[in-house]
Amino acid sequence: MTFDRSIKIAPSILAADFANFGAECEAIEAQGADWVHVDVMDGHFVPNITFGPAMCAAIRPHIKGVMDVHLMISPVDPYIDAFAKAGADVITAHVEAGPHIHRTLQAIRGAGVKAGVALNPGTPASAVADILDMTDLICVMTVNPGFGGQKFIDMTAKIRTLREMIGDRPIHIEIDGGVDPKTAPLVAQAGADVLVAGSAAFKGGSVSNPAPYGENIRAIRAAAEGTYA
Ligand SMILES: O=C(CO)[C@H](O)[C@H](O)COP(=O)(O)O
Ligand SMILES: [Fe+2]
Repeated sequence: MTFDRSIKIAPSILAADFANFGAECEAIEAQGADWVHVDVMDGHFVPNITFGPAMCAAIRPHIKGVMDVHLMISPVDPYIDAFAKAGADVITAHVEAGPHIHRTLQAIRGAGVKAGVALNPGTPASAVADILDMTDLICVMTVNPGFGGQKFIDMTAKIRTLREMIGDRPIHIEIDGGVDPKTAPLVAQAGADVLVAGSAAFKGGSVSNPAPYGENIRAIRAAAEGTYA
């Protein structure tokens, strides 16, 4: 995985057909997805349950590019090796998920995986000030985590603060929740480079009719790139 700050669209398979994940990953990549975002929820850290490392391992052969695993689980540390072995390229843990985010990021990097840290809407940018050198990606949640299809919460001030804090470090800023062609320019202009999109990416398509996936991804990318600073 090489670092660059170009806009990357990361469709979340939370909005895909749960009976058809392998084919959905192939279809969304063929339609222009840069990364595939995988939302892992435990029914404890967030009020919803999705899937675990076995599912990630099963879809890995169906993803050519980056498998971006967003862990909405607590605790995190006992499961890092399992998600690394499942083939994750990025593992993101929430700063709110436990008292030892520094140890968690060390363990993720120690497993040979890029280390991401996610911030809920109520958590300030300052929460990552002392772990920037341990971090490859900061995920700014623009919804309260747990469900797809929620309304975008404006976090542009936080994104700008993070961009300034990051300086020239090779750290991605990822935005997760309610990203669509209307909200994408706001977050891109503020300094985000990875845009997760669930409902807005998968809207109107299916594995047997994947063309809408391509139209959706192109619309989000064009909106973001139009104003990307
Ligand atoms: O982490 C998430 C929710 O907790 C999802 O990645 C996110 O909500 C994407 O879905 P949508 O684009 O439909 O909001
Ligand atoms: Fe997510």
